[in-house]
Amino acid sequence: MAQHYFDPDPGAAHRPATVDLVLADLHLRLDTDRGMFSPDRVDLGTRVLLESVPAPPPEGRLLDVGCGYGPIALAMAARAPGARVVGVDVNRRAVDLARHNARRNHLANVEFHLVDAEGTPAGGDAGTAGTPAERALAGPFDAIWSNPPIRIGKPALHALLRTWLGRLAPGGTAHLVVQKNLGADSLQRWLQEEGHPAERAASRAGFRILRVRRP
Ligand SMILES: C[S@@+](CC[C@H](N)C(=O)[O-])C[C@H]1O[C@@H](n2cnc3c(N)ncnc32)[C@H](O)[C@@H]1O
Repeated sequence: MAQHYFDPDPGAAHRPATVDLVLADLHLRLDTDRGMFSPDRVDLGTRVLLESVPAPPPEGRLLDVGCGYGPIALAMAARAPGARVVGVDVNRRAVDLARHNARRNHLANVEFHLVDAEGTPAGGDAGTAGTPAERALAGPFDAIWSNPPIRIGKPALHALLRTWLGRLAPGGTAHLVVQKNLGADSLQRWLQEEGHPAERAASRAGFRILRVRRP
């Protein structure tokens, strides 16, 4: 059966690697593995996002949807040491590595959670009401940064965005990076139709950065 980077339990044989995320203001070393998104280098779209977004609210509650091995959430945590950052993903191997990468880079203001497609805790936290994981995931979030999983298909992507954009705090802002030829403009139109005011904040190297503000 074909393996996808968004499988909950990737069966791919392990191939540990280390990648560097080097930006003007930070340098993180990140361990990766097969069975997750972009394990051989930090994805170009992720770089474009991190080079384009304004600084996160310094003491905010921040979210990375589809965190993979953690580059976006960890960059948020490094840029806003007073903030509390949450990263979520459906891929167990990726979430385990994101937790490891937080320790590796001495970032204590970030936590990673395995979730299901409905945005509720999965794995060890599943089905337990009122857990710290449930509280962490409930938001509301002052900022969301995401390189969302376009390849899961439109219905699943729309459900994911409805769930997590619904947890944006009043006045909060989301920045999403989407490849132009993977439907960035039609996603922007869909967001507007859904009542999420979305604008193009940047466009570079074939990627759009969509900004959604919650009034
Ligand atoms: C394009 S990748 C980005 C990964 C990482 N943020 C990065 O920049 O390298 C999208 C991620 O979304 C995850 N994903 C897929 N469906 C999801 C869902 N319903 N909820 C949360 N994450 C999901 C995938 O497992 C994958 O790690």
